[in-house]
Amino acid sequence: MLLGMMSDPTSPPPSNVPRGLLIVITGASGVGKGTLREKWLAGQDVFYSTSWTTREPREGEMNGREYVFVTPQEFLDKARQDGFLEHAQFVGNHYGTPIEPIEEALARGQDVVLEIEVEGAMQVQERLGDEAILVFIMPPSLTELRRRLTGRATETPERIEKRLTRAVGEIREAHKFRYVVVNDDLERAAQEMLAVQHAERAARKAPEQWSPEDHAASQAAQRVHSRNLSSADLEQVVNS
Ligand SMILES: Nc1ncnc2c1ncn2[C@@H]1O[C@H](COP(=O)(O)OP(=O)(O)OP(=O)(O)O)[C@@H](O)[C@H]1O
Ligand SMILES: Nc1nc2c(ncn2[C@@H]2O[C@H](COP(=O)(O)O)[C@@H](O)[C@H]2O)c(=O)[nH]1
Repeated sequence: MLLGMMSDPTSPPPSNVPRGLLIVITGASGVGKGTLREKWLAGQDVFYSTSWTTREPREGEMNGREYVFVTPQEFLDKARQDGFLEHAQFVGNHYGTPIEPIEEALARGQDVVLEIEVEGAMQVQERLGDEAILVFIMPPSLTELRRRLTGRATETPERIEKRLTRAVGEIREAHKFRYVVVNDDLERAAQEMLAVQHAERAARKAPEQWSPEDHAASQAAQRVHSRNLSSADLEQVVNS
């Protein structure tokens, strides 16, 4: 059970299905979290959490698909009712992860993926501890991050600057998350995400039951463990 408050005496007893993994990808706006997620999860039956937000829909975005678009009042009402696993403000808008669908998916054995900004990811980490697998997605440089945000052409120049200012602080927090994947080469980054997912599933088994693939994934995941990152590495990204 994710959270004690979700228990319901009328619900059926828990089955023997092993719980899904809860994987949270976080990182600066424009680093490519969404693009990477689509490549990494292609063909997988994973539950992707649709967030609530108070920001205006962009052209082509559909209510209930990219986000549930709500008014500030609706958002605050849900927050007051403890309806979010986490929620945060980001450059003038609220964003939050509804809790119920996540608990349901994990209980039926489905892996769950959240794609959220850094403050919310830290809330998930504090609330769930080791149950949450946190992956920070790192840009190759701040210059490349600016290029991606500008190239996506969804924000005004002023909003791009605000997102970049926030990105500097976010990148400096990268060492607090379990894994750090650099999204320079999309294909390689997607392979690293698959290795993390495979390794975390293997970690639930006794080592003597590991297959050669489990060992290989575990070694690949160790290479992107955050302990391999120095503060000099982080400064290099924000200054480049
Ligand atoms: N490895 C990559 N190399 C080059 N461009 C990339 C790479 N990954 C993503 N991009 C591009 O960067 C831009 C931003 O990507 P994306 O929208 O996926 O970022 P995001 O982190 O999900 O942003 P937000 O947090 O604002 O939702 C897109 O135009 C995308 O095509
Ligand atoms: N803390 C949360 N952050 C979220 C959530 N859903 C999305 N996000 C992140 O917000 C920023 C801005 O998103 P955009 O769609 O306006 O570009 C980005 O980093 C998203 O990943 C959430 O539920 N909680």
